[in-house]
Amino acid sequence: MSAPASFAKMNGIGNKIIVADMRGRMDRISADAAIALAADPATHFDQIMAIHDPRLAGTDFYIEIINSDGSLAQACGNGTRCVVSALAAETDKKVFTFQTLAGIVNAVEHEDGLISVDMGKPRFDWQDIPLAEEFRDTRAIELQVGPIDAPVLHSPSVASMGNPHAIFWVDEDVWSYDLEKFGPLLENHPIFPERANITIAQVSSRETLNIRTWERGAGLTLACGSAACAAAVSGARTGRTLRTVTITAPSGGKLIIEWRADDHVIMTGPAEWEFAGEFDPKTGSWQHASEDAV
Ligand SMILES: N[C@@H](CCC[C@H](N)C(=O)O)C(=O)O
Repeated sequence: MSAPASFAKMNGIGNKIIVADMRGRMDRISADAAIALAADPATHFDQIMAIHDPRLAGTDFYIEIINSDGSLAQACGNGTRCVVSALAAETDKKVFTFQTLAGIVNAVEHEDGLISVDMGKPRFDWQDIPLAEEFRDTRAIELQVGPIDAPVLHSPSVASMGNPHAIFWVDEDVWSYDLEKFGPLLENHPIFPERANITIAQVSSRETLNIRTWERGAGLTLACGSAACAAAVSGARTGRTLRTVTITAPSGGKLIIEWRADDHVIMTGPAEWEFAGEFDPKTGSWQHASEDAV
C-alpha cells in the first residue's frame, strides 16, 4: 500500500480526465493502478494528468499523462485545461507553465473561466509523426481501410502535436462511419510505429469542423483536444479551412483552435469538475474524498 494521493475527476468537453496530485511525492502512478481506475465505471477515465513537482527551472509542474490502457502520452489538450482549472481553483494563480513529454506547455485561465493552452508547434515531417516509411507530402498519405476499389476511409493527413494523429477527411456525417471497427485497425497499423490517434473530420465550413476520434490507448472518446488541434492545422495546410476554426466534438462540446502566425497552436475551451477522491498510486484502489463521501 502507498500513501494515498488526492485526485479530481473532471472532464474536458466530455473527455474523461483524472487530475492526480502527485506533488511532494517520489513515486509515480503505476500502469496497473491506471488500468484498475479505468476499469471502475465510477472512475473510468480517458487520461490521467498526474501533477508532479517541477523538473525544469521556469516550469510550475511536470505533468505525466497516462492513457486508460496504462500507456504514456506526450500531450493531452483537454486534460491540460482540467489541470489549469484545478490549480487555479486551489490558488489565485491563473497562468501556468508545464513540462510534458511533448515539451513546454503554457496555459491561462481567463476571467470567463475558459482556458487557453498553447499546444506548441505542429510537426509534419514523416519522421516526426512518426511514420515507418518516408512520405514527402504528409497532407495526404497512402493509407486506406475498406474495399480496395471503394475505400471507406483513405488518404489521411498526418500531424504531430507531440503525439501522433491521422485525420481522415469525410463528406458524410462523422457518425455514419464505423470508427469502432476501423479505429483499432488504424491505431495499430504498422505505418505508425508509436501507434496513432485516428480522427474522422467533416468540414462544415471554412471555419467549422466536426470530428470523432479513436484515441491511441483510450479508444472512442467524447472529445480529444490534441486531435482537434491536429485536425485544425491539417484543415488549414490542405486548404480546407482557415487558420482559426471551431471544432465540434462528439459530445457536442466546442473548442476554438487558432494556428498562429508564429506556428503555435492555441486551443481554448472549458473544463468541468465532477468529484474528489483519494487513491493508491500503486494499486488504483480509491475512495471518495471525505467531504464528498456518498
Ligand atoms: N484526449 C487527449 C489525447 C490524449 C493522448 C492520446 N490518447 C495519445 O495517446 O496520444 C487530448 O485531449 O489531447
